[in-house]
Amino acid sequence: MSKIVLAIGGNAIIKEGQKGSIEEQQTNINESCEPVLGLIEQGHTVVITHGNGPQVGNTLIKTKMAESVVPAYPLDVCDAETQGNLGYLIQQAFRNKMVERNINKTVATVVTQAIVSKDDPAFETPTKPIGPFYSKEEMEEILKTEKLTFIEDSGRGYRRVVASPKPIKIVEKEAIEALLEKDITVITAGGGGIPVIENNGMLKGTEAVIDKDFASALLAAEINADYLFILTGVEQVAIHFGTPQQQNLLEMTADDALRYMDEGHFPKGSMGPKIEAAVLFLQKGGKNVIITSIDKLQDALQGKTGTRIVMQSETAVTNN
Ligand SMILES: Nc1ncnc2c1ncn2[C@@H]1O[C@H](COP(=O)(O)OP(=O)(O)O)[C@@H](O)[C@H]1O
Ligand SMILES: NC(=O)OP(=O)(O)O
Repeated sequence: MSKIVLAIGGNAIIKEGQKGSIEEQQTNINESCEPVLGLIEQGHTVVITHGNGPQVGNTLIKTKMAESVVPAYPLDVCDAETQGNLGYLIQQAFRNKMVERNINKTVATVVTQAIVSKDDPAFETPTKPIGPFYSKEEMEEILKTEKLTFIEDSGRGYRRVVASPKPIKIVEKEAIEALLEKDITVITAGGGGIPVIENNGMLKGTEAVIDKDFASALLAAEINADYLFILTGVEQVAIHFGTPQQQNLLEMTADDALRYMDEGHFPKGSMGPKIEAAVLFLQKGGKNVIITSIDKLQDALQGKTGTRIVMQSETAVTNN
């Protein structure tokens, strides 16, 4: 049986057009549980990671609006809040479904810190979209009173962006491994982990949002996972995405992926980090990376859909 890291996008938990009520998030999480439970029933060891882009942006809005009444929290603490909040919702949803299906397993969320470098150039150039999608007019209205940076996000509207340094080390790795050894289903590295800077062995939070795909790739490599699944809003990665020339890809090599990236097929705030994370996992010795939507998980595992990214294509290997 395989050890599988499943990274679930924050946009799968608050979908486009939704405001992000707890009921909406619970419904989306419940839907996400089903295919994952299938893997657990098949005997695979599953580690769930998740994004927090929409959620942490919403938390920042709340904290900003309440500033005159209660102190605002820094972004790392908002990351921690969303990790706890989403971990709770996911853990409860899985536990309830397991009870319904007579699966006798424990699910636990690990509050996870990820070490980043204070010198990461990402602190100078924000790229990570968070919070709601705005129209151009709404964005311009916000910019009249707040000094924020926005980008256009894959044809879905404008979003605020914040710094997104690369994770270097998952601090709680040993705790995660200990839980897996006890056959506990682990939810970890939520929102990419809480970004912390290490100085003489001491950790301190820093204001950023780590990309959960990078954190998931790092974690998957560090715990020797057999598979890294990056689950998002599309069934397959495409070139010429969103144009009449769109071409969905069933498989691509790491070299192809990097070339397509250079050609601009994978935007920085959305598909780009997923592709880079997939390549990172392969470079660290990982074998199987699949990008797909959660409902296609089982089909993708069987190679029927999704986009599999490999170090070298099977054909190339055979021909050598
Ligand atoms: N080349 C591409 N192929 C497929 N999807 C793409 C591509 N470029 C951009 N996208 C968009 O990127 C989205 C995934 O990014 P995002 O929603 O930020 O991820 P997450 O699911 O982690 O929240 C897809 O749902 C799709 O709308
Ligand atoms: N932190 C993070 O990567 O969140 P999303 O997956 O929601 O963008």
